[in-house]
Amino acid sequence: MSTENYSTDQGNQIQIKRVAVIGGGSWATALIKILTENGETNINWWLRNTEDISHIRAFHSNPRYLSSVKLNSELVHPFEDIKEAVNGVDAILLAVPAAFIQEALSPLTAEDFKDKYVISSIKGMIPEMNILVTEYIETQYNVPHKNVGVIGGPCHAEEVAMEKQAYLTLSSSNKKYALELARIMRNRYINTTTVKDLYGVEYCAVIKNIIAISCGIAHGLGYGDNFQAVLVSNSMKEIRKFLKEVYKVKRDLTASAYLGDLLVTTYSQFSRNRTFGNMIGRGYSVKAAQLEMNMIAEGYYAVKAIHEIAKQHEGLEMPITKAVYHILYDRISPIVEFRILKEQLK
Ligand SMILES: NC(=O)C1=CN([C@@H]2O[C@H](COP(=O)(O)OP(=O)(O)OC[C@H]3O[C@@H](n4cnc5c(N)ncnc54)[C@H](OP(=O)(O)O)[C@@H]3O)[C@@H](O)[C@H]2O)C=CC1
Ligand SMILES: O=C(CO)COP(=O)(O)O
Repeated sequence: MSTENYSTDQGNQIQIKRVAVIGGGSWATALIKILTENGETNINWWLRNTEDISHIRAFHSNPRYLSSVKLNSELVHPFEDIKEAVNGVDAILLAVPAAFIQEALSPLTAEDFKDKYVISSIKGMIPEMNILVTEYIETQYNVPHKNVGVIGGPCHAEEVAMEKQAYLTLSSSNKKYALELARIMRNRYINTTTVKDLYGVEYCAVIKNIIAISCGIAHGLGYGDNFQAVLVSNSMKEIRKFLKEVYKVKRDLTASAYLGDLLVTTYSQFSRNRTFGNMIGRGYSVKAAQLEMNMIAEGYYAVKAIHEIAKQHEGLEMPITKAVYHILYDRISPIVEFRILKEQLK
């Protein structure tokens, strides 16, 4: 299987006109802004917080996440009931952190997903099961692989709110579906591209969050930019080894969906994973860092899953992932772990 981009000359018969967005956080809000810029895509928006729903109905903005974003009231319809929200839509877009997606979707059955497309914008793993979100959707809700897609690429919600130029990568094994997603998400400030490597894009997005935590820890411990550059270069090798072992297809890891996403998350002031790591490096406990952050750092959950998957593959060494795991789950001092890690970097 190769992962070169789909060409745009394919006849495009799939039409996504109504999307159910599941999740009420910053990425859900940013994606709704992107999807409604074309003035055509209708959104059924499910959020769990009923006070937020009332606020959105009255003031057309999300009170707790990206509150500066003005929502198009003609296209955006908030729902309290998730079953009603997915009723009659063409596609279901998932934007709840992976640790909570099973609970969020629990009222739904395979029937609710029948004949619908699914898009995951989640950059995390299903805890305990240690599987990707799209694998979970395929097996739990009988959604055919060809009906599943992911949104990848370096793109922080905060910069979408400011309409700063960004690039998204839409990935699906179904080229017509990927192209339709790319079409409905493209606008004045969002450029879109497509690749076939669905699971590869998803795995890479998961691992880069772990790397961003390691960069935050390094910064919190007082390491400088020279060290971080080496940490990030070494992390590319770690990602390459993991993907070669777990999901081997031809791919260009220097593309935006892989290297670009790694770079933005390890360097951006907006990265939740880096911010979380920085607090850990400065001596916060995991609980204290999570409480202080108003948002979720997916890498905290992902590191356990990736570390456990790596252990099942003989010879698959992932020193950065291992160090972050030891710090977050075994409570080994970051100073000690980084002393060991720095000897393993080249
Ligand atoms: N933010 C970004 O720039 C980007 C984020 N992503 C990915 O998008 C996904 C969502 O992240 P993001 O929106 O940023 O996260 P946030 O931390 O901004 O928001 C999390 C949202 O999930 C909701 N939530 C928490 N627990 C549950 C639950 N049990 N059931 C239903 N909803 C729940 C929260 O609700 P409440 O507020 O009521 O607690 C909140 O609305 C993550 O996988 C992230 O990696 C991907 C690319 C960019
Ligand atoms: O994936 C992201 C940007 O592409 C968001 O990363 P953070 O969750 O670390 O903010």
